[in-house]
Amino acid sequence: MASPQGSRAPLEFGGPLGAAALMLLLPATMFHLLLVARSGPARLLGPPPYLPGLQVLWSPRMLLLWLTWLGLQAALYLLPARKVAEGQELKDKSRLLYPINGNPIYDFFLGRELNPRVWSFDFKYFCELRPGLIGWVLINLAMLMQEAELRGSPSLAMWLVNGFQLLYVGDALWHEEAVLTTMDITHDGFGFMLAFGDLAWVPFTYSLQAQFLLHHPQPLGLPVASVICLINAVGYYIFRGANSQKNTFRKNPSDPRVADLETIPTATGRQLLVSGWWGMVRHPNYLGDLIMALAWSLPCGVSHLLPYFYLLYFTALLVHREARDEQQCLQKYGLAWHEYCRRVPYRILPYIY
Ligand SMILES: NC(=O)C1=CN([C@@H]2O[C@H](COP(=O)(O)OP(=O)(O)OC[C@H]3O[C@@H](n4cnc5c(N)ncnc54)[C@H](OP(=O)(O)O)[C@@H]3O)[C@@H](O)[C@H]2O)C=CC1
Ligand SMILES: CC(C)=CCC[C@@H](C)[C@H]1CC=C2C3=C(CC[C@@]21C)[C@@]1(C)CC[C@H](O)C(C)(C)[C@@H]1CC3
Repeated sequence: MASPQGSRAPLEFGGPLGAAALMLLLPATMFHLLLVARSGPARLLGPPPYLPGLQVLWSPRMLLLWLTWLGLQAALYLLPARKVAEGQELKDKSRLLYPINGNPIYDFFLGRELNPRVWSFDFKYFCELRPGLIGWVLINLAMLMQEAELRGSPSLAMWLVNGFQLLYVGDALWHEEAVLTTMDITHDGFGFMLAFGDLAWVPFTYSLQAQFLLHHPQPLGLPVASVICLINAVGYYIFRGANSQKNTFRKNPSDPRVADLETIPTATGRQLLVSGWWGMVRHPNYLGDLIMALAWSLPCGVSHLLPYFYLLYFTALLVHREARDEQQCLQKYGLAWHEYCRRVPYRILPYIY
């Protein structure tokens, strides 16, 4: 098993200070969001309505439920009838790097182990896709059912949020293999960021719109709903088109679906696409993802900022992620990457950013 960073790799996320701040801020933000979502004013920026006591936060029954959920997912993950796919080659082919003076806070946040495994059970890959993403859908569904119980039937807004996010999670599971080339799997260790991100942040904050709708019903007419569906469809079309084009190209550059695309050769022998989706901006998949994020918030109306939290957080995450990826690509491809940036000057939003 290898360390995700070499001993002289530059520190990311603001180094140990940034990592320490994030480890405090992320759980605090998550609790804040959950508390204000069920309060009357639901103010994203206001103080929480009350602070729950320890006896409310600690429940052996909930812990048992959560462990059962993880156990069930782990059992399903271990089922023998599954496709086995090859992951990315490790960066340090010949020898492992073990920095002697590792920074404990930074390492705890980002993780020291790139691929922690017990036998064939890969903790990071397992957590990235299954318990959190499926948990998110289940929480959404619980909100929908509770709304039906409270108000006789689920609202149109609740149906849209559930439908859009189910499509997103279904897509991630359907294209499961593609997750192997994301920077979480190839570059980041399995530390607090991904463990907390996958197991708590995703299910509890990504389902915020459905939680908000349960406590703050929003009227939504068919014409507006149709426009929102169209926005989600456009976002999904770009997101899926861009991701599939790159994945197909990386698997087999002579595949007829991508063989006609223009490319730049790099010193590593790999090529970079400069036409098709990847000729429009340098991260077309992020653009599609952000458009979908907007469509997930719109059914919640415009009276509150809270349901737009995901869009705001996600914009910040993707801008930061884009900068990290840029750094990694510059290291991998050097001059060829400069040439790509010259040919495709915009990062995420054409003519703007
Ligand atoms: N919902 C959520 O919370 C999140 C969703 N996402 C989504 O996950 C998906 C994956 O994102 P992410 O892992 O960040 O990165 P990408 O899928 O965008 O992959 C970036 C890599 O693609 C390759 N690449 C870049 N440009 C080109 C090009 N022109 N031609 C060919 N290959 C190229 C490079 O790797 P190489 O050359 O080595 O192949 C680069 O490192 C995205 O759709 C994103 O929106 C991401 C984070 C959070
Ligand atoms: C600061 C903070 C909260 C960090 C945690 C970030 C994580 C929540 C995200 C990092 C990359 C992710 C991806 C997905 C979910 C969120 C996290 C874990 C993803 C599984 C969602 C579904 C997509 O289709 C995807 C498979 C492309 C995606 C991969 C990256």
